[in-house]
Amino acid sequence: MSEAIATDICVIGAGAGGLSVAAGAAQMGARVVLVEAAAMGGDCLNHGCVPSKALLAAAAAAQAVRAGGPGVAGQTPVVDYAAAMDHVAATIAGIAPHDSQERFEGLGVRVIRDWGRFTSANTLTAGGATISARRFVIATGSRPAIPPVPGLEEVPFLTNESLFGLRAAPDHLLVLGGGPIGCEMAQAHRRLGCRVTLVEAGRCLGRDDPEAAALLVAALRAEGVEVLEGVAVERAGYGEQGLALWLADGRQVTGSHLLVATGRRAALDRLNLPVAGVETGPQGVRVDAGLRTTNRRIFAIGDAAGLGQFTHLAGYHAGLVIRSALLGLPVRARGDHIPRATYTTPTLAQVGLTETEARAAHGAAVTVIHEPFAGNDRARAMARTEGFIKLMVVRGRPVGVTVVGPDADEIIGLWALMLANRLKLSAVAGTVLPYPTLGEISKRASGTYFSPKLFDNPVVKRGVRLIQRVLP
Ligand SMILES: Cc1cc2nc3c(=O)[nH]c(=O)nc-3n(C[C@H](O)[C@H](O)[C@H](O)COP(=O)(O)OP(=O)(O)OC[C@H]3O[C@@H](n4cnc5c(N)ncnc54)[C@H](O)[C@@H]3O)c2cc1C
Ligand SMILES: NC(=O)c1ccc[n+]([C@@H]2O[C@H](COP(=O)([O-])OP(=O)(O)OC[C@H]3O[C@@H](n4cnc5c(N)ncnc54)[C@H](O)[C@@H]3O)[C@@H](O)[C@H]2O)c1
Repeated sequence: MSEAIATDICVIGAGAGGLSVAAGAAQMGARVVLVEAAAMGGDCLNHGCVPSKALLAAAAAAQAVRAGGPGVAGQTPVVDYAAAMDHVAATIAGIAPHDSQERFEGLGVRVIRDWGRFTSANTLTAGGATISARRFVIATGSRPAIPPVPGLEEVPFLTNESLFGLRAAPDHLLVLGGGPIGCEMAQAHRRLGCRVTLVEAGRCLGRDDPEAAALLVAALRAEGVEVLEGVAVERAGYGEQGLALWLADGRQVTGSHLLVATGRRAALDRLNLPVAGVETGPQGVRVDAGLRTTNRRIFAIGDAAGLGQFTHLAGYHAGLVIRSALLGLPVRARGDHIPRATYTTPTLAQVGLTETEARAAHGAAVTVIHEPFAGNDRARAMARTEGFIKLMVVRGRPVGVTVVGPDADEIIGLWALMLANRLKLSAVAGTVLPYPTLGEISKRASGTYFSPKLFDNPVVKRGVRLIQRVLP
């Protein structure tokens, strides 16, 4: 006979979003059941952010040897791909205890290791138990979306779920898709000594500022990645020289391995959502502004909710659900202050609207400030002057910021704070930052916004002359 469990909150999926809900709710006194079929920690820890950033770090070390530095001659690095993958595995292992079943059981969470499946509007089965809960949270994440390219299913392609299990470096990695995964992994593998060809149907990082994305593509090409943009793949299979992609323009590219990184789809198929009255849309579970599904007792968060695919977004959603489900407070999920970064060199980071989006939304009210890293003394000292910051400002408030260049992922943090709190640009202009830092580029861009108002202003000039006459 199946065990019957009654609980306050049942969370399905122990990734970034689900773990945050479970930990928060349990520590605030709720009874929590957490259902996870695969590895604790979800995609970010096991097949996503953590391994990809660890591999990029190893690749950057190899590149530093190759490139030398200011006043230092470069050398050919000796790359041990298996050692780089050992670093990936060790990084995951170092973080894993934080997401482990043991830690969550220690917090008082009942953890069930199985696929969860709804059996009614308020019951779910998993691990032989029937769980009835006052609230459910769907936090089941996403899976690689495999495009319908003829022949693809017949060749042994990699995805983010298998890539980090390689032990030997691919001779020639073909990458299908130039989104964040494709660009990050193309650069990592090139720097680790592989030949890399990236094929993108549209434009690489197509959601990002085109000028910033073009800088990144130019950097990939300069490092030796062959980037083919705007070309569809008609067929995959084996050519005379191994794995092959036949392109719509008649070309054929061949390689030893193929990574498919063409987007991700919400993982909902095992949940039996219709029986729970939960509707889905093209991006994932349909949710309202409070992250409630069409069944008001069931929330959806993170990748499953289709509002964006970022660990920090899943964490933000988790915080909102805790406030709503535990404390009964009204919540409203915002998207305008969620930053994102692609951790290539140069790094590309964005918060709020891009220039194109800002002009479409605000028309002539938008002022765009463009400030290059070449004007930043620290960037000059580091010989890292590639890139820029772009501010989109409406009536004295930033509505979007693009940064491409060194430490863009860190620099965007200040702007995430500004947009989250809807602060005026004068807050940055009035802040003193240490000299010389890359972060000063933010202050300089704010100064550029205000300087015409201050320095090219006849009223200010007349006022200063008048004051100078009367001052003792
Ligand atoms: C290669 C790669 C690199 C990335 N890099 C970054 C980055 O640098 N920064 C960033 O912010 N984001 C990054 N992401 C995205 C990030 O990993 C996701 O946005 C994040 O993991 C989403 O968290 P989640 O909780 O919604 O889902 P997940 O972390 O995917 O967790 C969902 C969990 O639910 C489980 N599950 C699914 N269905 C069921 C079921 N029916 N029953 C039980 N369990 C179930 C799954 O096994 C999984 O463990 C990256 C993604 C990839 C693939
Ligand atoms: N640094 C980060 O924060 C980070 C890193 C990796 C992934 N992620 C998250 O994971 C999501 C998924 O990443 P992704 O890179 O797989 O997806 P993506 O949707 O961002 O990019 C996929 C790319 O593949 C292209 N494409 C689709 N079908 C194609 C085909 N048949 N042939 C050639 N190109 C094709 C698309 O035009 C697109 O540019 C990201 O959108 C992001 O939210 C984040």
